[in-house]
Amino acid sequence: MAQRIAESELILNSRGAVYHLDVRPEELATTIITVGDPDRVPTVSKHFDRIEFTTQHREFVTHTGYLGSKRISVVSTGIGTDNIDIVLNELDALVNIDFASRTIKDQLTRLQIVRLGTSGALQGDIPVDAFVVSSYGLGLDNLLPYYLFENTDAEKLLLQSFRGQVEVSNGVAVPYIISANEALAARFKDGFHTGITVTCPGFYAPQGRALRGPLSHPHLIDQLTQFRFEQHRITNFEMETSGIYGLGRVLGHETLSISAIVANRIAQQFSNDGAAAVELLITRALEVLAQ
Ligand SMILES: O=P(O)(O)O[C@H]1O[C@H](CO)[C@@H](O)[C@H]1O
Ligand SMILES: O=c1cc[nH]c(=O)[nH]1
Repeated sequence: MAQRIAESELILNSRGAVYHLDVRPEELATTIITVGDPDRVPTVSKHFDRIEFTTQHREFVTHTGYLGSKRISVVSTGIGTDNIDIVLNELDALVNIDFASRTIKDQLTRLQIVRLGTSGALQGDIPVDAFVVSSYGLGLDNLLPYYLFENTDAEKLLLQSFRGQVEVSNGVAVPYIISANEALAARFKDGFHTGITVTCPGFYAPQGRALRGPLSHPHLIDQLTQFRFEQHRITNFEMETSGIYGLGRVLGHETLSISAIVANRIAQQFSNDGAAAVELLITRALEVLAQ
């Protein structure tokens, strides 16, 4: 008999919704857009032809609706891969665990999860307001090492090369790498840069920003910018992609992360209108996803 998942492990609230997201299975679409900023959820769903469900619990806002005949949910994750751990596990539970019997379903559902976020560019030729599709998520954040997962041979070679070229002290991070879903990435080519995205466990020192706190890794940005392996280079960094790709691998979902570049760390520029860049990214991404 299938193993029952205890009340302490899969937590459901009084309306039978999953603990943090406050969403019930029938309220979620299988195509999901994740955004970091809760205020970005209506910026996406305003393009829907019909919105059938909205909710908010903490930083997790969910809107589900239709774009033409395509049912889409947009979910805010907040910042960081600790939140991605919550969101990806709860999205997966919503489709792959039977809430009544608290058992894993025999037939698993593969979600399509696309992050539309913001990011800092690490190459001089990727200007602010450009869009980057993450070919790989390279995690310096330590979420995925808590899970059992398998790397492809290509990922192992990339990671080995990264370890040789970028110094991350022992005890600071255990770098890991997971690729995007290739079929999903192939749909976003025209007008999009592509490259490895590094996911950091913070916005300041973990992304080489020194305001008042001194940096333990002052060469991080240079080393990330200069990294090369075969045709690969690191294009940008942000705070969620590796967790999304990693848990997508662990749980069997198709994942893709696309960023609007709001900062260029080489040119030391910040976008004059990041909101407009994000708005344009949303419009372009919805055009593709609606097809
Ligand atoms: O704009 P979002 O999607 O939140 O993404 C980026 O912006 C936040 C930092 O400002 C981090 O979450 C980072 O990943
Ligand atoms: O530089 C940036 C810009 C957006 N988000 C990040 O995480 N870093």
